[in-house]
Amino acid sequence: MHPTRVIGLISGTSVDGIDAALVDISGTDLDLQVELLAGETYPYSAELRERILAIGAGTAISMAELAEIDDAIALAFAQAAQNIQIGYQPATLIGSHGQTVYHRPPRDKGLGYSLQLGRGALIAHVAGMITVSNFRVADIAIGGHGAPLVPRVDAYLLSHPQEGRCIQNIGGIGNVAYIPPRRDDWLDKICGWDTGPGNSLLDLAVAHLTAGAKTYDENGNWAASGTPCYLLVEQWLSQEYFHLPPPKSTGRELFGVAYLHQCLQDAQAYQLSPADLLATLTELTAASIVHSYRTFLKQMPQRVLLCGGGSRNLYLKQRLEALLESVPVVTTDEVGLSADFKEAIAFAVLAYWRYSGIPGNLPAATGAPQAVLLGEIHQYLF
Ligand SMILES: Nc1ncnc2c1ncn2[C@@H]1O[C@H](COP(=O)(O)OP(=O)(O)OP(=O)(O)O)[C@@H](O)[C@H]1O
Ligand SMILES: CC(=O)N[C@H]1[C@@H]2OC[C@@H](O2)[C@@H](O)[C@@H]1O[C@H](C)C(=O)O
Repeated sequence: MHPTRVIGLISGTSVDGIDAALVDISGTDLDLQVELLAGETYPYSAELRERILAIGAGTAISMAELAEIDDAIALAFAQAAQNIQIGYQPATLIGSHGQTVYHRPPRDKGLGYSLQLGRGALIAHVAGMITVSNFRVADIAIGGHGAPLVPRVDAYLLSHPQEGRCIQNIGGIGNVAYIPPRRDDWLDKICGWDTGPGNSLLDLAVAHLTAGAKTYDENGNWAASGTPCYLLVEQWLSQEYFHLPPPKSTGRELFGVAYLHQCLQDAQAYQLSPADLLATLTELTAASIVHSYRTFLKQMPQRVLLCGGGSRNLYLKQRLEALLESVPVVTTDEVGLSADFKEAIAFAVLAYWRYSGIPGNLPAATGAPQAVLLGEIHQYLF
């Protein structure tokens, strides 16, 4: 059978631009194979990024403005889909995650709420291609968090016959999938959750310290020149989120601007230099990840595979290695799956599963009572 050519699109919680992946997919689960033909990040215009960050941070807008920004994002996604195919035989399907602007996990018996903008109908219409979007709503509708959704894809692409692995994404927010060695009832033992802040607080702190001149700490060089304040890290780790048992999800609603302001206030007592502050925030990301493994996993992984932009932060990687003691930490690139485009690839796979009638969520990661078909299919008619 010929592989299916699919485009995966996502803009994550860092709101740094649209990650697009053009992939050939064959097989379905244990035989699932994905070949990345092209991967590219298309930055948002500065104006669109500002508007997205503002509404994510709670700025009020009218319904007309909501419709306008929804369509502006969809047009940028459709453009990314068109650009990624240049020089290749065209794809037949798009899987578009869209742009998360609000995420509220389920509470008590109430359903969660997660809003991704960039409507699939407009992407299908402009790109002239069947588009699957709104992946989180079906899981949320049955009581799940609707996140993280990538763990089932991780399971089929990154499992190992003998090795238990943690696949750790460090985007704006961090999330993990634990994949046991591929034997016996391994599928039933996979789990996953959002670990907490990835780069979100670091990026906000860098922008604050440089009055907006820089948006992130390249390779972690600035943080590496400072010293973490372990007392503060310990204080911050006592926060409720880090102690909630999985399944759990979070977003910039919690680990965003207000959270950073609280961190800055707490840091005043220790008179930290900018470099010490960044080292301390980097330590929070690393320590919260490792603390969650030690607290919620029955056994530590034998290897950690990093992906997402935070996998490029060498100081953060070093701190993870130190805190994990003897567990090796590598990037997914080193086992043949692009660390930069894994999330975009995952949404191509999720669209392909939806189109083939295969469920996409992993109940142990989202908390949903069962696996369901994810995503709404938008046809294009003219
Ligand atoms: N060379 C680098 N050094 C340090 N940090 C980096 C580097 N490259 C990227 N990053 C960090 O990675 C972030 C982007 O990561 P990524 O694109 O994975 O996030 P995202 O997909 O938006 O988030 P999420 O996975 O939460 O949805 C940047 O904002 C920056 O903080
Ligand atoms: C609501 C939302 O967009 N959540 C993102 C976010 O970014 C990382 C983490 O929090 C993860 O749960 C999720 O994204 C990935 C793609 C996921 O669903 O697996």
